[in-house]
This record gives sequence, C-alpha cells and structure tokens, in this order.
Amino acid sequence: MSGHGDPIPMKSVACGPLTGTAEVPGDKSISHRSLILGAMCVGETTIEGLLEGQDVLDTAKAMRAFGAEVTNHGGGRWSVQGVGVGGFAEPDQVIDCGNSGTGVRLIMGSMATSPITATFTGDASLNGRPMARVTDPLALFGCQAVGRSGGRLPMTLVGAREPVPVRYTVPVPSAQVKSAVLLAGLNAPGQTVVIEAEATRDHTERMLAGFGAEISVEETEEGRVITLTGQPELTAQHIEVPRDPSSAAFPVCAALIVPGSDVLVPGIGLNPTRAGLFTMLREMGADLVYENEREEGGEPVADLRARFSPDLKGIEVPPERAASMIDEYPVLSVVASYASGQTVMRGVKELRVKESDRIDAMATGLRANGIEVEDGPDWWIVTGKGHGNVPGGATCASHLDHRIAMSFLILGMAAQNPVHVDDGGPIATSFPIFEPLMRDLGADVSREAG
Ligand SMILES: O=C(O)C1=C[C@@H](OP(=O)(O)O)[C@@H](O)[C@H](O)C1
Ligand SMILES: C=C(OP(=O)(O)O)C(=O)O
Repeated sequence: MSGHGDPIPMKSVACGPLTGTAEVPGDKSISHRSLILGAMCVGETTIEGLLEGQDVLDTAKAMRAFGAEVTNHGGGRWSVQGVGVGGFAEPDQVIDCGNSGTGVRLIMGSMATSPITATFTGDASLNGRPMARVTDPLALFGCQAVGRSGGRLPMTLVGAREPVPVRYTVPVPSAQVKSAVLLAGLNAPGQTVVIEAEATRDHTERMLAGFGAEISVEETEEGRVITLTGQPELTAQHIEVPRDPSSAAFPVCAALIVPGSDVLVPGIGLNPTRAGLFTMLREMGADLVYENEREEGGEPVADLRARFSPDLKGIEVPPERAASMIDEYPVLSVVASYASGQTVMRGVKELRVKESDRIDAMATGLRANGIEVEDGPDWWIVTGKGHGNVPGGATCASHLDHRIAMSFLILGMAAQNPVHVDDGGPIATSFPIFEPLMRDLGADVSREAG
C-alpha cells in the first residue's frame, strides 16, 4: 500500500481506571515470517492468529506475486501453498511493501538467490529508509541491486543465477539484516554463516528449524554464530502466532500510568529477545506480573497483569538490552514522563532509522507536552514529572509512524490536558484494533474532524 490515505487526526483525554482484558493481535515479526517461510516450503502451511495489519497484508500480497497461493480463511486463519526453496516466480508487478521495513528486507533476502528480477517500493516513510544494509550482504551471494541514491527504494534486485554461500558479520544490531541473509542462504549451496555481535530477535532461526532447515547457533566470543545449510526441502507447518509483545506494550503502559487501572493482557510472546521492556518496567517499580507462564509453539508465553503504579522511578536502560526492546523506546519514554527522576537511554542509534527518527519524533512531541528531553546521536534522556504532573495539551506529529502515534495517545490518558496526534492512520500497520481495544478498557481515545 504505497502512499497513504487522508490523515486521521486523533486525541486522547485523561480517563478513569482502565480495566478488563486486552486481547492484542498476533506478533508482527512472526506473522511476516510465517507467510514468507510458508511460501518457501513445499506443501500447505496453516497459520492461526496471523496479524492482519497492513504491513503483514502487504507481505501476503507480495508472496502471491512471487507465485505462492495465500488464502485468508477468516478469523485470523490463513494458509500458504508454498513453491519450495528456489521456486519463486518473477513478479510481473512492482512489489509494494507499504510502511514495512521487515516486509521489504526479508522479501529481498528470500528472492536474492533466485534467477528472477523484482522491483520494490513503499510509502514515503519506507522509501526514506536505508536498504544498503541488506543489499550489501545480498551482493556477496551474487545479487545485484539498483535503487535511488543513498540505497533507497524504489529499488530493483536481480537475483543471483549461481549463488554462492556467504559468511557475514552483521554490522548493526538488526534482525531484519540477519534474517535477509539467512533467507538468501536458503537457496545457496553449502553453508551460509551469519555472525551477530549483539543478539537480536531470533524468530527466523527458530522458525527455520521448525520448517526443517539444518541450522545451528553457537555463542562465541565474536557473538552468535548462526550456520545454515543451503538448499533444504522445507516442510509445511502449522503455526500458532503468539500475541505481539510490542503491541501489548501499549495497554500495559497505559495501565501503569492511569490511576486505579488493572488490566490483563493474555497470551503474550515473551521470547527473551523481545521482552526487554517488561523487564525495564519492573525495574522501574511497575506492578507488572507474569501469570500462567507456559510455552506455545516453541515460544515462551505468559499473561501480563498490569496495575496502576504511582511510584515509578526513572532508571538507566542498559545498552545491551536495546535490541530486546527496540520498538518499545517510544512508549517507554511516555512511562518515563510519569516516573520520578531521569530515564537514560543510550546505544539506540537504530531508533533514528525506523519508520521515523523516533528519538527526534518523541523528543519534539514530549517537549511540546511539557516534558524535558535531552538527546544526542545515539542517546536520549527523559526527565519525569511524576504522576499527575504531565501537562499535555499539544498536537504531535506521527511522521507515518504507528508507534509514535500510539505512544502519544497513551501519553494523553493521564495528562492534565488532552494530547492530539496529527495522524493516527499508521496505527493500522501493526495494531488495527488499537482504538476499540483501548476504548473497551475505558480509555477516551477518539478521532477528530480533519
Ligand atoms: O525482524 C523483525 O521482525 C524486526 C526487527 C527490528 O528491526 P531491525 O532489524 O531494523 O532492528 C524491529 O524494529 C522491527 O519492528 C521488526
Ligand atoms: C520498526 C518497526 O517495523 P518495520 O521495521 O518492519 O517497519 C516497528 O514495527 O516498530
């Protein structure tokens, strides 16, 4: 979905206690991978609980363009009839990945070692994001890429005719880069090795093993060394997608700052490479409890119970925890605004190349709402006002970024004055039911006349 509809201005107003159960949608990362791996295996993969956000719908459409049969059976049940590793057809249309960095980067990896050509584009946000981080390692397999200056979309990839396996050390902490290389390695003969100095989300490794690939992970002094044997026959799977911890973050954080709240967020994936925010919140003094801890479909899962926490303390976020909570810094900065003292976030340069420059977007909007924020190239510090003292009252720009829009709407739920966002439209990319779900809990979130 390139481009974007008319802006949807929204506001949130301080509300009474948030109570009840928040059933957030399926995990975005696992949803993308289910469709892509489903398309790359032989047979029919069935998926339950797929996230039906626009990012994932765009990946579903892309997999159809590469020749897979993708069917929506309703109620979050989907199936993919795969074409096998190396079986992708050449798309006869431009692949539009909309707002999704994960979608475009993983799909580029999955086609890079097939003898086909594909052209990729996205919306204004995605077309501004760096792609060389993916096309550089894909070039080592023999894939050529031509795009706009600065390695930006739109971009055409000519897949390698005779791919060679690769040994690659990922230079930035990025699960998207790691995954693109592993997916490309699937159709290269021999062993592809990916080394990451810092552990990032490991869904691709787990799911590749689940689909029957030969893959091993070794912890060494260099970091995590992942070895994948190319040209396996992947076998179709049944996948139950756990609920998304990055979406759960919004009702959880709202409950912590709205007086009297008590919210249950069931069935949340708590893969340690994703759960950094919840650890942080507990260290800040949040009343956040894991109930009914269990394993589902190879991923740790629990029900999260979040209650109003009037005595939150600002703390320093360990930089080595950044990858496990990378998408949660915007909403963490909102909670930090209601804490006492400073929340210090370092080693977070990657936040500047997401759907927006998230440090800049949050710093600007928080300052406009009366919060003190300092920032530098790879750090920022939020000085909390303490509970009850957040002024609010400003209109914040969401910059085509779902997490920025949702974070400012959470800010407004306990502020002295309503908080407005110029465009809530992007929320549909990852959390299409955000508005009704938050309203059901008791939040006063609404759309405003444009
Ligand atoms: O692999 C993934 O599913 C994702 C990886 C992260 O991006 P980076 O790889 O750019 O850190 C994250 O921000 C994104 O929301 C999802
Ligand atoms: C960074 C994100 O997504 P993507 O990179 O897939 O656009 C996100 O969902 O916060």
